[in-house]
Amino acid sequence: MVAFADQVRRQQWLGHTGKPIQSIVNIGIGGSDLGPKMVCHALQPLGEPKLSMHFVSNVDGADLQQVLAQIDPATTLAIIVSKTFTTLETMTNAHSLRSWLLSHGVPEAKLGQHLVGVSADPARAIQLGIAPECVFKIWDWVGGRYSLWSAVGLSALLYIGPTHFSELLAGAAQMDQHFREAPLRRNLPTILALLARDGK
Ligand SMILES: O=P(O)(O)OC[C@H]1O[C@@H](O)[C@@H](O)[C@@H](O)[C@@H]1O
Repeated sequence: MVAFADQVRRQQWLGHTGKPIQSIVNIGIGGSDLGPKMVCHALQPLGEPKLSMHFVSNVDGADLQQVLAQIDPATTLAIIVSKTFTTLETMTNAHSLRSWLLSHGVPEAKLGQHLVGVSADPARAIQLGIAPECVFKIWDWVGGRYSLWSAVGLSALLYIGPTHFSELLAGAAQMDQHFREAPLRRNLPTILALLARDGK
């Protein structure tokens, strides 16, 4: 995953006309959308300025159309993110985006340069035309709401780069440890949960 991200970030991963990737479109919903979207938004100052990031989750076609109007198929990389690869909203948007690429000049044989997948079920991703080596696997035991820390974080990795992404993972591991060990009075996730409860 890091080798792939490095290639894209160094402008060595080329689209079908030989141009480097400039736009990343993350297609997913729930945990396969919100985590990476939040990281890309929050860590924008660390983001790669040559990449524009887009997130499409809504099955209402207006969501996808707004993004398609801003990007060039020749320089677009779509990441279809779905643990199950059966989620209706994501599959609908994935098929629409695939059709858009094909109808805007991307030859079917070169679709693999513009489409990658993240899933616990790679066979389903391959059926969509994603090259087997471009399907990044999520472990089966990762729950959707925590999946940012798995391959679902690919768009965040592309945007902030491997060094910052490793720091993000290390910070999360540190917080896991803090949650297990810190006394409740100083336990940050516990305090946050209590504040949220009080806020209701
Ligand atoms: O990643 P997929 O399988 O498309 O699921 C997307 C989302 O679906 C929702 O119903 C929940 O289960 C979320 O936890 C999950 O992130």
